[in-house]
Amino acid sequence: MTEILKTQGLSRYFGAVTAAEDINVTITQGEIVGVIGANGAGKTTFINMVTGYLPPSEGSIFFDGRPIKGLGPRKLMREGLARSFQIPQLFLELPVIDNLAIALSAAQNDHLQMLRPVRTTKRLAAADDILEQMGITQYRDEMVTAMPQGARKLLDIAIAMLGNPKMLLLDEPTSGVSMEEKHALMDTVMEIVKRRSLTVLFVEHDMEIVQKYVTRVMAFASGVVIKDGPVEEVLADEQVQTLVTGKRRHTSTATEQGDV
Ligand SMILES: Nc1ncnc2c1ncn2[C@@H]1O[C@H](COP(=O)(O)OP(=O)(O)OP(=O)(O)O)[C@@H](O)[C@H]1O
Repeated sequence: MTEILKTQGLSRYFGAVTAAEDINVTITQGEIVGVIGANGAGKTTFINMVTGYLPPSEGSIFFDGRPIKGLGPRKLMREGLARSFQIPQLFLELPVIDNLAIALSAAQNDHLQMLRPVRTTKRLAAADDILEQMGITQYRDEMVTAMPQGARKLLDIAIAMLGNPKMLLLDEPTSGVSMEEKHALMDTVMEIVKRRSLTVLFVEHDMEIVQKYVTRVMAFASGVVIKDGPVEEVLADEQVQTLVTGKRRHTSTATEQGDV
């Protein structure tokens, strides 16, 4: 199995706050990994450090066998490491097609890009292709504001996929999306992921989604990975049920009530 992402002793402190501490993880090519944890557990901090948005306080990160600590998001995107955001980072008042064309232009690191037209034939072709794969072609010439939340999430993920990445880190791809839309959104994304043999790590609060789409789970609590392993094993773990999924808390409350 080829290793694609490895972190060693990865930590981030904000003054007295430990946002992430001593994270040691190795992910192999093609793995679909779920990241779970209560609010403030350190999930986004971890993704931000790996994707170059936040410098770590300590530790190392290797992508595809090379050290990447200190490299910025654009450079990492060109290396094949892409991400989406909890709140999609889109130009709301621009048409969908221009959001994609601008992202492509920015990724090409052209220093004179501001002076050149953004809509080139090549970029439009790539943008149309990913819109079709994502099933959101009907919004091509609409402003982003005209898109429902699920379609905006798909657009944000489409932007991450534009550069043909090797690995995708998705921060809460289904947050803010209705229950009915969640599974359709994940089906669309996962179909592309499987077709392209991508490695994916995604943050998720919905355990139904986690069980359905991942094989491995990393559970965070107070900045630390408390459990990392096969999905059934992690979700059945007592500490995970107490600190992350709340299952054990609810069970004991029900038992206590039953006892009374
Ligand atoms: N820029 C920052 N400055 C100070 N503290 C921060 C900063 N970013 C994150 N933190 C703190 O670090 C901790 C981890 O935050 P993080 O956003 O990584 O959690 P999370 O698991 O992604 O939470 P959520 O599920 O709510 O998105 C929290 O206590 C948070 O308040």
